[in-house]
Amino acid sequence: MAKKKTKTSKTSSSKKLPSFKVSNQQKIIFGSLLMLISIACVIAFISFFSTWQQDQSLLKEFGDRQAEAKNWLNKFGASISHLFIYKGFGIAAFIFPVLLFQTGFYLFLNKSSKQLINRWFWGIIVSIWLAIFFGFFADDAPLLGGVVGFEMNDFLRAYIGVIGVVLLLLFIFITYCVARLGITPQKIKSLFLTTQEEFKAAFKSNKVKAEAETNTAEQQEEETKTAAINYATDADTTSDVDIENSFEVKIAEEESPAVSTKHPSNTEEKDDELKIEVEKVEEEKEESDNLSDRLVKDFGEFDPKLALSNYKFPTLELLNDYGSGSITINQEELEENKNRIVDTLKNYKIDISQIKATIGPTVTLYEIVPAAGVRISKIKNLEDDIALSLSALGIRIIAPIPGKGTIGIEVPNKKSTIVSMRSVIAAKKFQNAEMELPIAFGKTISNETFVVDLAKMPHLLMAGATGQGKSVGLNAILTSLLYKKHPAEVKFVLVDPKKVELTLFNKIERHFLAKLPDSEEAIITDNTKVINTLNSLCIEMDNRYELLKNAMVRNIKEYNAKFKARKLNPNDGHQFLPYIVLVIDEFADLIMTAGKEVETPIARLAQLARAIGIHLIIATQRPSVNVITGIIKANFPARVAFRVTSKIDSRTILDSPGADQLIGRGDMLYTQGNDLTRLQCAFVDTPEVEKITDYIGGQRAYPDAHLLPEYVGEDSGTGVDIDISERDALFREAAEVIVIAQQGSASLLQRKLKLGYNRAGRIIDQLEAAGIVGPFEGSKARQVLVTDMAALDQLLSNE
Ligand SMILES: Nc1ncnc2c1ncn2[C@@H]1O[C@H](COP(=O)(O)OP(=O)(O)OP(=O)(O)O)[C@@H](O)[C@H]1O
Repeated sequence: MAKKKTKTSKTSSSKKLPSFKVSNQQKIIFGSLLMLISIACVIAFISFFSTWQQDQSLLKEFGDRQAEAKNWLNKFGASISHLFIYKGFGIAAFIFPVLLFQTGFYLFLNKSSKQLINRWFWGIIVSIWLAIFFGFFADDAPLLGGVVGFEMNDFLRAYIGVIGVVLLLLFIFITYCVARLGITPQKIKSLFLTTQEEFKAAFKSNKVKAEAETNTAEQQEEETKTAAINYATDADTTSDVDIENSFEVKIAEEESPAVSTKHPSNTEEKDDELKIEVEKVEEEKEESDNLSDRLVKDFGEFDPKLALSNYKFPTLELLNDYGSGSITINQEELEENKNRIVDTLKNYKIDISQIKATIGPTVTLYEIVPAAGVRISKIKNLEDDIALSLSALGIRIIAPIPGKGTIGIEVPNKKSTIVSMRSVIAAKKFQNAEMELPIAFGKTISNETFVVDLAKMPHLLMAGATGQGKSVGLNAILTSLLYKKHPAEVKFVLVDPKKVELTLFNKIERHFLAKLPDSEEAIITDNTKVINTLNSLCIEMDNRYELLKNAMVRNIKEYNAKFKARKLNPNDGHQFLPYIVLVIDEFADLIMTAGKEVETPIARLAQLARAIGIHLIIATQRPSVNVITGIIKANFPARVAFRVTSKIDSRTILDSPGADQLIGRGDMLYTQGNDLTRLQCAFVDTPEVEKITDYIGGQRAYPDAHLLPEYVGEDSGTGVDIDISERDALFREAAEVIVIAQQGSASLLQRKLKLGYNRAGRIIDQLEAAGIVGPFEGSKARQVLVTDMAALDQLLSNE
């Protein structure tokens, strides 16, 4: 029904509106008329209160022209006031001229009628409410509630009693406050005050009430009203435009301060604005919310370990405890050595003012303070003599000890103590190490656990003669990382040409190892495959640099932190990057067989890979200059030397002598570019490594080893039909070498043409395809099918 009504009213208004819209002036005129009628009503109503008794008798003589009423608007005023106030709603009748005025005003300004309907609805509700309310006082003041008020009040009282009527009025009042004024509990206090004011205003006068009402509605109306009153008073047609203009100006003025008015709860329109404003604030908040922050709030930080969240780190019980770990001090030996040092120096007229001993696991350091005037170089030159008098191997003289002002003489203990891996792993220093890739190497001469960060080294070069502890050292490094790092955080690329040293790590392939996509074995034992792996690592390096560039970070640590904070979108190729540690056990062998082809990618990786988390550990037996070339040395500031056989080797690896005087079995020197630190490497035996790898290997793993990018290498094809255009640039030269030497071997080409293993092998395949050499015959060199140079020329020109 209601819908229908509104529909019909809408259609009728839409039918009428065009006629109004024919001329905007008509609307203004009609609007003005309504406003003037409302003003007339207010005037009549006001005067009614003082004249109603005198005019009452005249009401029936409306048609009598002679009869004169006291009302300011005469008989019309008296009649209309009597109808609205006395017979109608009493004092609440003032609301009707106010509503009429507003209607006229809306027409005048051609404003939307939506709010007007709302105003009329609530206006009528308020009138009824007031009429019923004042109905209580009908006996004393019948004009307050009017006949309608009295009758409604009386009717309700007959059914629900006085209390019921009061409660009903209270309910309507609350409904009005909540639905119309949008009052929240917080606003109740101020709302009561405002309502009181409204009532006061209503009692005061018709005009004041109207103003109060418009005040609560909107400032604009208030201004308009004043202007309209002026307009009506002046009755000047020319001022029409001025008023219009002044309205417009005022509207513009009103709109901006409306946002900042401090009485938003007073009016419906301000209420609406307030609500909208609140919504806007929320929207803004949402917009300012960072997507990554929201993701982190919803899902938490990205956890790279989630895929293997139940992974258990290896326990200390898997490692053996070699002895108590504490060093037994042999007082006799100490005294003896001290006396010998003092005597030897005395023989060379060197006086000592003080001597102090620090006992380490394998060596004891005697620190001497020479008497004034003794030249340090004199003591240094006596190294061999002191060694002779102590009849001990591996004496090292440090003159002076950096930062101490003393001279150190390191003398090996007669009975050395094994530094167990267990003791260094259990050490607080290692357990609490806040490092990216912590490595517990062993113990220093003062029996302190020595922990370094591989990520800071950033690459490590290891050298030592055979049987001096390199493999144990590598195992100690890998064990340290296994004890500290989750499979998601670090991956190993293991190269083991000796084929036996690192095989145990095969068991943790799907946890910790990385390999090429097409390779079966994760541990590389074939030198030819190393080149592909190194080149693949170079591609990985380039890819990672690209990712870092896109993420606008400088290193892997910042990148992973950003990724964990969900600031990088995986859809853009971003992913959590594990550290990659490349371990090459016998580098000399690799250089011998592959030459430049491995040196170049190794040098590239060593130069650039530090920032993107690829770290190299290279071990070699032969630290000769053709193995550890200048370019490699320059990029490996961190070096470890086990015992080497000559001073030259020591200089090659450490740039200083000392490694030749070590005593072997894990006795080592470590440098990271400046000082040398003598360490006893932690000992971890093969069965221990086996236990650890079994422990890790027995746990749930990733489906496959970490896959490195594919490298489409220039693999030597074994097919016989190789295209002539694909032949190597050195093909002809190689053919000549082979024919002259009458020996079809790749190593001959490597030597004569200074080629890498791969390229030489490839040329041999091409020579086979060309019919110059015969097929592969195992360990024997291939048969050369062309007897001399003339035959070779003929063969090649016929192609
Ligand atoms: N830190 C150590 N503490 C005690 N003994 C050690 C230590 N390191 C090595 N050794 C002893 O030295 C032996 C040889 O060590 P390792 O196999 O590591 O030598 P290597 O340098 O790798 O030799 P190669 O180059 O021939 O493989 C070990 O079997 C062990 O007995």
